[in-house]
Amino acid sequence: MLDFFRRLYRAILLPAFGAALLIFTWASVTYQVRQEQQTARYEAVLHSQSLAHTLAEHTNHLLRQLDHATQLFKLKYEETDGALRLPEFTRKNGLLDSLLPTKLDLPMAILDQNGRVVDSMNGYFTPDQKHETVFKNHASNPADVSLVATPVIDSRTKKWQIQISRRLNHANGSFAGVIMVMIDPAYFVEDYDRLNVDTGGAVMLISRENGMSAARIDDQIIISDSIDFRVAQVSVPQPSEEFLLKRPFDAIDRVYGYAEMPRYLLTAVVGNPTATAMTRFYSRRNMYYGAATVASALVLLFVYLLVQQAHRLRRSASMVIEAQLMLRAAADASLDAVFLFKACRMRGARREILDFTIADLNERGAQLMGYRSADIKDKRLVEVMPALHSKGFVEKYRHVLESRQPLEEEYAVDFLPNAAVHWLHHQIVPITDGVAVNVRDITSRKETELAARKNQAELAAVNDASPLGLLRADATGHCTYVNRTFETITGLTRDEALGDAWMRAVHPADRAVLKSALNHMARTRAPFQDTLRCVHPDGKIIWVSFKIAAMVVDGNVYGYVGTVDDITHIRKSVMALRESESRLRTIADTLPAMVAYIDAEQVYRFHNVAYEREFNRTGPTVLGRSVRDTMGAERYAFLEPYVLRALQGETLTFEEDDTSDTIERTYEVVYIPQMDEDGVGVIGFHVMRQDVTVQKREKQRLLRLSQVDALTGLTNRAGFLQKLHDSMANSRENGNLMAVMYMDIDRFKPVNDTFGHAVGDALLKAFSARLTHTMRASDTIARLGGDEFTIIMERIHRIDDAAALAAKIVAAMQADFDLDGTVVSISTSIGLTYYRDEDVSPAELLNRADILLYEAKQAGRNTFRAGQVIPPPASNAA
Ligand SMILES: Nc1nc2c(ncn2[C@@H]2O[C@H](COP(=O)(O)OP(=O)(O)OP(=O)(O)O)[C@@H](O)[C@H]2O)c(=O)[nH]1
Repeated sequence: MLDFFRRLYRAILLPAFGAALLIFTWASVTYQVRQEQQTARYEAVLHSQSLAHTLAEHTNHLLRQLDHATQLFKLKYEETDGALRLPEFTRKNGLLDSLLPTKLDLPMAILDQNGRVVDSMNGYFTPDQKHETVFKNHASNPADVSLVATPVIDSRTKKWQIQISRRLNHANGSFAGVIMVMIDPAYFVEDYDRLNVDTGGAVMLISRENGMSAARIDDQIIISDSIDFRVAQVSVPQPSEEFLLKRPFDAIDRVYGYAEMPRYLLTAVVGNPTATAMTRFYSRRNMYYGAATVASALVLLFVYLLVQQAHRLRRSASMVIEAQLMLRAAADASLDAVFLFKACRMRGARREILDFTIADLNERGAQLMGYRSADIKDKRLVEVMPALHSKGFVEKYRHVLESRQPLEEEYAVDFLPNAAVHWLHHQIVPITDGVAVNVRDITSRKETELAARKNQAELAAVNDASPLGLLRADATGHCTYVNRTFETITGLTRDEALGDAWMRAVHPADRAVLKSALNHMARTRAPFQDTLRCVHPDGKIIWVSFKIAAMVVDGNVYGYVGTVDDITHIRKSVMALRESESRLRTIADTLPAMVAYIDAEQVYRFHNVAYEREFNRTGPTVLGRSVRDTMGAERYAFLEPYVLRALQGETLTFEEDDTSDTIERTYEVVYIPQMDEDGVGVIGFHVMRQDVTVQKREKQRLLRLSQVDALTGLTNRAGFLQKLHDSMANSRENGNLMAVMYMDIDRFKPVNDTFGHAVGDALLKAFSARLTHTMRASDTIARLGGDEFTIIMERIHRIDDAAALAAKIVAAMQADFDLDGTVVSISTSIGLTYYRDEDVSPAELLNRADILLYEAKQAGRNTFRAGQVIPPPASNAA
């Protein structure tokens, strides 16, 4: 409510002041105008009165002259004893001319003592006037006085006439008659010009008796038998009287003045047109009103400007308040601590600054100091945080305030209550008798910067430690950075390399390569890699591999990064390697064997011509293809286990049969793994593949030879032992029962001794043949040596089958042998042993059979002895 009235007061104060000023101005002007109007009217009335007096004097004069004329007539009349007549009296240069101008042609008449008109001129008179009051008065009154009659309207001329009459006497003094002179009052008012009346002015004579009037307005004569008027008393500025017509003649308003003529009962009235009479006043009034209008306009303008100004001021004030509130809000919402410090000065002339008072602060600022803002507002810094004094901050505030130069700096702190804050940034700005301080916690940023600097230093160290030369260039190709390795490789110092000079390091013949690389980069923005030569200042040629990539942001290249690698040694090594490779390839190509190298991905990386020939035979090119693709699914299924073993690091040799041709061929394949540099991982394997078909056949032949007894054609001891080993393994694997017989020819020595060694040999052959016929084809018959034979019987279904066969052999050998005419009779002894899933070696098993043979020999020969059969395991039995 109070605010409403305050606003209302502010809103209407200036307009009210302006209105009051206007009212006062206009009231003053109106009052002044009114005063001047009254004065002007008064003066106009006086002027009219003056003219009226002039008119009255003129009229009085004429009427007196008329009176004198009647007196003169009376005198001459009575001197002539009544003989004087009017023509004589009014003749030119006569008596009347001496008094009145002849031109008046005044109506005149002479009445005798009976009231009859005896002479008249210039007008009509009633012939008998003895009953007229005037006549009676003269007849009855001998006094020589003139009588002025009340104006009357001449019935004939319709003119207003003033009649002056005088008694005529005889010589004896008796009544002789009356001289009468009539005058038209219009004559008085006709003398209009003499009055100096304004145009439109009115000159009037009014009869006080009957209200008749004669008036002249300009050239117009107005006769009225009645006129209604009144006299107003005017008291301002001085007492006066104004003549006012109740019914004006015309529309012209006039200021009238009047003068009474009591003797003739007439009133002279002169009226000047108000417009003329008040001209000066009107002019002054217009001037006043004009001035007032101008003043009003000025006042209005002034008030308007003041209102505007006030509005602007209020708005400015409002904006200032709003700005203050916003600043306050901004300060409160600020992430920074904001303080306003006011100076505390020493009393005295010097007014030295001793301390600062916290005039204002936001909550963040209070938190920074470890308080709430309300607790420390208006307190001095020395009370709140003495460290600001001891650490020199107050001195800085003082300096900023006195120098009026803002100060901005970053600094480390260790005195704040919040120990986590290590770094602050403050900005000190001078204000009126104080400073505004904005403080920001930049600990995080500083730590980030420190980390960034560390990273930068680390990066610089990494760059310098990099085996690669590094170069950075801007978008125009100007070099902005090179590392130490770049200096080493190119032979240029960093200062020499910056800008465009780094191009000097490139061999002149290879600069085109570099330019084409840069053009390629600019066009495609794809990384570019190539090799070129650098020339050291001493002329040494360095081969480098360089790679350039564009730094692209938002589709625009803002620079390039390049790496330079000294590949001089590598190049030499590569050249040497290539030479070595070439030699190796030549050697490999001259080898009949197929040589290849397969990597860990099972892809062919190398093969010799023989390999090529082998696979060209089947069509596809090998290099770069996988083993599976090259070999086909079927062959790969066979090879895969070997390939995987080789990739596990195993060196292995195996045979591969190739049945794709009409002739079955056998290849010996050797896989030799290639270990990586650390000797742990396998990065591939070498393949040596050679056709061993011929060798295998020969080998088989030799093998066969090595396992056959030359005399009997039976399997020899080596073959027997191999077979026994394989059979035992097969028995163990399948759970089959097998038997081994060990037999010896009884008393063979005497045969040799009796018939010779040749017969002995023949017996051995015949014994073998009989034995072979006795046994199954699946049984293996061997001659261990001398007269000792063994038989391996596999997959025996019944135990008795082996014993029965042993008996059969014993029986079969009892028959004589006819050896080309030499009949020999022998017998044989047999040791029979069984085997099934035992942990027994072949030699041991054979030893068992030998023991049983020995038992058979001991039993008298020509018989056999069988061992025990070990029952099958419980699980198997079941
Ligand atoms: N003709 C011939 N005799 C051989 C051959 N190898 C070994 N002998 C002889 O065969 C004889 C084997 O005799 P033994 O088995 O020891 O004796 P044995 O006379 O058969 O007596 P028992 O076996 O006890 O009945 C020896 O006299 C050898 O010299 C050979 O290849 N040919």
